[in-house]
Amino acid sequence: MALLFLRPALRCGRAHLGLRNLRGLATTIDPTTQTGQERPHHLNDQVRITEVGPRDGLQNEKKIIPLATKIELIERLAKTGLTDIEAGSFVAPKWVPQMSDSSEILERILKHPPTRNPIAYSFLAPNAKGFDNAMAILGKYPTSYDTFESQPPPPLGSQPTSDSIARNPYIEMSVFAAATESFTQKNLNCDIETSLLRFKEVIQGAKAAGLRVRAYISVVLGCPFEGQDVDPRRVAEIATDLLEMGADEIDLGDTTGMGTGPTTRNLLKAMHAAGIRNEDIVMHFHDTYGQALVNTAVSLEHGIRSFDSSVGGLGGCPYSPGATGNVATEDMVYFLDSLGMNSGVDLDAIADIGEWITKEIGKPNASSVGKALIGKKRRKSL
Ligand SMILES: CC(C)(COP(=O)([O-])OP(=O)([O-])OC[C@H]1O[C@@H](n2cnc3c(N)ncnc32)[C@H](O)[C@@H]1OP(=O)([O-])[O-])[C@@H](O)C(=O)NCCC(=O)NCCSC(=O)C[C@@](C)(O)CC(=O)[O-]
Repeated sequence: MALLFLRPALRCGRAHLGLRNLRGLATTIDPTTQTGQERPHHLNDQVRITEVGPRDGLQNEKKIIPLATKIELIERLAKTGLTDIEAGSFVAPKWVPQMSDSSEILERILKHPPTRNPIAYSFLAPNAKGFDNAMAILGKYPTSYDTFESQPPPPLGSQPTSDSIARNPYIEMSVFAAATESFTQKNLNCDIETSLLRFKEVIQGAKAAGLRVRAYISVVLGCPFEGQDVDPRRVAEIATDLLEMGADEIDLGDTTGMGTGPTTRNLLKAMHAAGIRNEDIVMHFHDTYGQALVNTAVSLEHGIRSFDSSVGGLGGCPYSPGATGNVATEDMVYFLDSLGMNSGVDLDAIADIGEWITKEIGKPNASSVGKALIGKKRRKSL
């Protein structure tokens, strides 16, 4: 049972960033006062986007995607201004064959960092075996979150040394719990309690290796097996357990896309009531019912500033029948831009990548914004 109020750092928290409501945000882009390009950004207008396309976006594809395509996807994404990319998953290949080349992907990133900008690449690990497989590669390279933080790369424009390049990427591990027993059984072949014991091992190992850890909780706003009424207090309990184990952030997954504005708000209230800070929360929306941006707006209003999305709207979970893709990165960036918020991501570049990767794997581009931008480009070139 989680000890909800035993984490003083959570209870007191850092000084809360002043929240602005969405109407306030919209006024920052009033066309009569500012041009779109010159919007001033305030500290709490900064939003972190984690691009999950290379992992969540591809894991469900039945046809094995060539390693070279996955690497090209990551390398292209790394040049768009993104700071966080989920790159692979150290899970059992018999369960998710598409992710079986994650060791090669990790090694490629460490050996040939796609860019000199500091980027965090995260990898899922469900148990000690997955973590050991990741460490077998990581151990060969002198790079860690701590090393990176204490010795940041040289300023852009200066000549890179082999040393600075080797330290550039930093790697994070992700564990992935779920809010219902049925989903946990399907996804991890065990109950919630056992899954948390396994995650504790991964989290402790990762922290000892100086790695940051993200902890997902799936089906927080609806379960494909138990329905829409997932208890937000149970989610907050699991989140607290994971934070107490040492996880750096909690990623709340609306795996089925069943979440709505009101249920998203209730969940965030329950997290707040349990003493969990907004700074420690990431929201991960799927767009199955078309509510992902509505839920993003509600989360922004609540003060959340970290979101996952997937280029081209790729995605779906192997254990959530019927779930469609993550909210598209193109749609997320466009939406944030419209509110005068800054993700630092180049929308045109992301739209090009969405068009390329969806063609490459033979899927329709699921991003409305992506399709609109590509259409506009085509019309201009006629
Ligand atoms: C957890 C297990 C492994 C349990 O699976 P299991 O079959 O119960 O495991 P086991 O311990 O009995 O081992 C069976 C075999 O798997 C091997 N094995 C065991 N572990 C590993 C490993 N890590 N890497 C490689 N191999 C492994 C192990 O060595 C053994 O090999 P064998 O002796 O038969 O040759 C399995 O259920 C699994 O891999 N599940 C992962 C499922 C998954 O990846 N789901 C998608 C990610 S979650 C998600 O997408 C949601 C999210 C995060 O995006 C957020 C959201 O939207 O909600």
